Amino acid sequence: MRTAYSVETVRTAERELMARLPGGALMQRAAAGLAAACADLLGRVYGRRVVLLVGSGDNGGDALYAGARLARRGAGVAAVLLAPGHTHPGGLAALRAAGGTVAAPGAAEDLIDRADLVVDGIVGIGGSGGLRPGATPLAARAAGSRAAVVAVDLPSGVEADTGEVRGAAVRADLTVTFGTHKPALLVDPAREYAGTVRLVDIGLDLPSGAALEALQHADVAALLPRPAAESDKYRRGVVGIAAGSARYPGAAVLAVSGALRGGAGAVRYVGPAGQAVIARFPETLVSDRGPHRAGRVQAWVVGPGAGDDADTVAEVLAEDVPVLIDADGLRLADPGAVRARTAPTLMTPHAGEAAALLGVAREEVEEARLSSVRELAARYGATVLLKGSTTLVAAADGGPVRVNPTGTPWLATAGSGDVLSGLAGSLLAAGLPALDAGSVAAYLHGLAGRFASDGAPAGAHDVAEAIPEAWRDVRD
Ligand SMILES: NC(=O)C1=CN([C@@H]2O[C@H](COP(=O)(O)OP(=O)(O)OC[C@H]3O[C@@H](n4cnc5c(N)ncnc54)[C@H](O)[C@@H]3O)[C@@H](O)[C@H]2O)[C@@H](O)CC1
Ligand SMILES: [K+]
Repeated sequence: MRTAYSVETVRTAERELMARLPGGALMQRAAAGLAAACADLLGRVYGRRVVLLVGSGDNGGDALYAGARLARRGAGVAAVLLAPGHTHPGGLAALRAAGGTVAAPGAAEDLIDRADLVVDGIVGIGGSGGLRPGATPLAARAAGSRAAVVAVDLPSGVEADTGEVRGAAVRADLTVTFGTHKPALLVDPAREYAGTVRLVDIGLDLPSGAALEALQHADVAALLPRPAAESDKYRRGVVGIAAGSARYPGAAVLAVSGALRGGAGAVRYVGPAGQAVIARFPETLVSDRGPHRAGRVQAWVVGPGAGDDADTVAEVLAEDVPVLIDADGLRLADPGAVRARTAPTLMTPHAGEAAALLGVAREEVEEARLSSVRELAARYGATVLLKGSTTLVAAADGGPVRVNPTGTPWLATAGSGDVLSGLAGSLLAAGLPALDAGSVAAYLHGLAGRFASDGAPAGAHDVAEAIPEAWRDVRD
């Protein structure tokens, strides 16, 4: 499991560790890891040109000490001091002692243009707001130059705890982060500024309460439902799909296609698209008698392509089994009825649907994905999966938010969400708790999207067909 911790938790862990170590030891560990990463990126250090962008705090100190290490290996290192007079004194002395220089006022742009590497030590976890006006043109110059850009701890200008970007920020090719990931390195939009992320262990002891968790193959493998020898279809779980309409029969077919590959023993379809569903998937149990009288299910999916069928949504919400609400269902569901449920509820909005539920503009959700998903989960007393390039899953009672690392932009295709809702519903029916069902589904779905597209456009049905391959890839 990959985890990310809040700045407050990192600060506490750093204080505890620093109290046990000689002064400056932590910064030396950070600088050593940073210098090693820079050297790897450069290939050869001797004779390379390195520019350090140095802010007023310890983030700049890391850059200066790492610059000193590179200078000792023969790089030409120049520091651009953004807050002269507030520069880390030990770091500056170390750089000078190693043969590094301080850039003359006005020389920064030229140095950046000729550099092989620019190290962003402007601001780290002590930062807030976007880049200050003095730093903005330098960051832009670095982005436009041929130099590789390495961010120290975080790309300067992003909000460490939220992943928000409230102004100009550095765009890095590589971010070297210390002790633990910070939320901004895993959540969009900040994640896109970080480039590749390399974690340097500095010996921090972190508590169990991470802000974010990202499942990896082994975590997902441990959560996948496995039929036991004595399983029959009912013990493996039956998932009910109440989706599709005369206008949108495809949504029903796609939700069923995801559900059939999600581990439930059977898929029951209820709605007006039974003919289309059975034609494509003859193994589906089709009923036109409404959710209450459809027969036993262990979890429901309601909403994909539902049009304006509010009655079916209300009927499903009244069932005392886990319910996944997606697409039209999110609009049609009575918030009071959702909050009143005692069985688990999983809501799966994209940013636009989440914005409508929160009563804000779509951009506000896209800019503040982490706080939006937490807010929705708290408001509805439900687990909420916010779809996007980094899909987030938050439980109603707080706790770590799951962030999905497998997404691909190719998944932004019509019907892809219907496949995801069927898959997650199937995992709910197989007995996974809502947070696990949502995050495992997002993981498999992302992987399936990668396999299906393999660098080329793919349709939602291709994604569904690639789910077994994703499942095998995770399990093996
Ligand atoms: N605390 C520790 O034990 C360690 C800290 N390390 C480094 O220290 C960093 C944190 O250092 P600091 O607490 O000194 O904080 P920073 O260096 O992140 O920021 C320092 C100062 O920058 C100013 N600032 C805030 N927002 C800004 C912005 N948007 N643009 C420009 N300036 C801004 C503020 O005055 C702030 O106090 C970490 O990110 C990491 O790089 C590492 O050396 C590892 C050990
Ligand atoms: K930085």
